[in-house]
Amino acid sequence: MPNKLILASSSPRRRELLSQVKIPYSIQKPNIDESQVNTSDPVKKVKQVATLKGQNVTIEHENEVILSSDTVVSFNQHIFEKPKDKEEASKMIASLSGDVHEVFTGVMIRSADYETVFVEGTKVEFWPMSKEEIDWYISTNDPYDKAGAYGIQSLGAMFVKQIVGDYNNVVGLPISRVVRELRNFSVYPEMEN
Ligand SMILES: Cc1cn([C@H]2C[C@H](O)[C@@H](COP(=O)(O)OP(=O)(O)OP(=O)(O)O)O2)c(=O)[nH]c1=O
Repeated sequence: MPNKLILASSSPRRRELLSQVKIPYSIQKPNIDESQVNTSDPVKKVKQVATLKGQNVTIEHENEVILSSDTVVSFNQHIFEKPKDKEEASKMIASLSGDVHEVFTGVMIRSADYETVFVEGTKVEFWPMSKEEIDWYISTNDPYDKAGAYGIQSLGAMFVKQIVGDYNNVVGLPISRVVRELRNFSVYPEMEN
């Protein structure tokens, strides 16, 4: 009997990616204080935050399979999360312009008797951007609910010169790896006839 999955996330992108590969799930939004995680290492950070999100939802769903994740942008020893305002978004985009950064997503999957935590990294190169382009971009809604202040799947696509790694990892969930890991929890895509 396949297990039922709970996605511990409020991100519409993560929902869409699970739906795209026909993994059945229900949603439970995590409620955590990310500022408890205090590390400058992006890999440790996404692992710890994903774990906190998953543990938060586990309290009410101990016997189910829970998936949680966290995405950050890492550039030049700095971690970029969601920008809090226009000024921060502008600074983030200006630093990413014309250079290569890395996007890390940490994923935790757990059930009552097994748990796994892993991290995927994707390198992204941006074209050089003019001040006008940056000012215009941050005046749209695109940057504000996204790590690093851009959406590769939306308007931010126009800045991306090339990527190395899983595209979906940048969008917030390395879905092909997730599908493989979920097999260990007896969670599978729903096959239609
Ligand atoms: C770099 C990048 C990030 N993002 C998103 C993915 C994540 O939703 C978000 C990073 O914030 P997260 O804290 O990882 O996730 P979230 O707060 O949106 O959702 P959750 O409830 O699961 O905690 O940035 C994009 O959508 N496109 C991009 O190109």
